[in-house]
Amino acid sequence: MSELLIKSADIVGKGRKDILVRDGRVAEVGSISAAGAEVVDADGLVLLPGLVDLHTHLREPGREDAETVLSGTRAAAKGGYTAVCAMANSYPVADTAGVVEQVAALGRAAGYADVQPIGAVSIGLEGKRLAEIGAMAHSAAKVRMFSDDGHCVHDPVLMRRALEYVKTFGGLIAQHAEEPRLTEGAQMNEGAVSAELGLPGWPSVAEEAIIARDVLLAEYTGARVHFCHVSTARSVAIIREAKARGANVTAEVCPHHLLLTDDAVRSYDPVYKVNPPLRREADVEVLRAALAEGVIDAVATDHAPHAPQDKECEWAAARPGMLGLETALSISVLALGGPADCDWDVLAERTSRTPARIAGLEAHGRDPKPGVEANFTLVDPSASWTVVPEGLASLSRNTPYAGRELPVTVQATFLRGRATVLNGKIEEETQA
Ligand SMILES: NC(=O)N[C@@H](CC(=O)O)C(=O)O
Ligand SMILES: [Zn+2]
Ligand SMILES: [Zn+2]
Repeated sequence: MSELLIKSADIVGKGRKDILVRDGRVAEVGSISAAGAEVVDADGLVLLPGLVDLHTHLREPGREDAETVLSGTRAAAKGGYTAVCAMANSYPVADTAGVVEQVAALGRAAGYADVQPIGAVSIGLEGKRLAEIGAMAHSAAKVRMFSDDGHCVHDPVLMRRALEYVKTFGGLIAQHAEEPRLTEGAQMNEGAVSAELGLPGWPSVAEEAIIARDVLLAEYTGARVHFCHVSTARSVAIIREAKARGANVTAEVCPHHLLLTDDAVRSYDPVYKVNPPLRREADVEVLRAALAEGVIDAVATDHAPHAPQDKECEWAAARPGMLGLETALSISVLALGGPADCDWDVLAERTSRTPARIAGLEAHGRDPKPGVEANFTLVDPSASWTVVPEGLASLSRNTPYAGRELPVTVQATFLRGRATVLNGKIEEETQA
């Protein structure tokens, strides 16, 4: 029997309390003294339910030079995450039961965060024929979420069939909303800055047109659609109206779309190249408000590690995508008003409870009460840190925040009562 006592943590919404964890689950919450328990002093720290990422690129199998399940989940733990959903655009693509089971098994072996594989919608992400959705759903990996992320499921017939299929077992489709004909050759957000720089633009309507269509398909089929990395003000308006009508849709926003704008592209530094692209200040403001309000349900990182040769090159040749796992909590706090004004309960809702619910991860996103799995994060709300790419746990270095000072630090992360991060450092022994 192993016991852990987290002493005087500021539990969101409940005030300062002690938490006794026994064999990975919460045994008691209150004022506790337990002889023999390992004690973690949480005085001055906020305890959140462990963060849950709906959108992580772990790059394994196939691009282990950029990230592995092990390195990516270490980065996740460092960022306060206890569960990540692994995107399907690996090599080979996660379009069979074999690949999703392999990814889940690698996650278990690593032991730093629960890894829930996302299955591809179409074979090879080619958008032509449905992947083995049923086989992945019934596999040991129990896939519920399907996505061709990196590509849009743009064929409306394929999208309709996918929705009808996942509806039969309560699954959902996570859509990368990008009408491909409208973004051919696109390099950055279409607007004043792209006109000035002479770079081909990615118009916001390419995202909005697909979101509008898929809202209608969700309503028509009664199936669930989740919108990945929503980046424009108009997308928010469409989702708001859809939800008001009762459509079965949810949406995520990425930290970088809550902070950065297309102005950064003036540097021609490909670290700012991402899909969908960085937008205008007006979009950032609307996205922040929508996150606070709940029209946008969750923060998702879209952690997209890339090897140096794919990123440190000329703008047009660089792959889109940026790191996210280790900086997402800090940026989310900033976007929700900064450490002094941030509503921690809203933060817990958008970064943990709601994403856990969307992904169907029942053991995650739970506040401490007797019986629940001890998946928690301890955050120092008054500390700050400076992003040093070489110091990140990710195998890749493509963070857009190098040298930036960010608020709040992750002091500890617990996965089923076991520390994966303690005193701000990754624990090397994660196996019980
Ligand atoms: N976001 C990105 O710019 N890139 C992602 C793919 C994606 O999320 O669309 C990647 O896999 O690198
Ligand atoms: Zn995408
Ligand atoms: Zn992605």
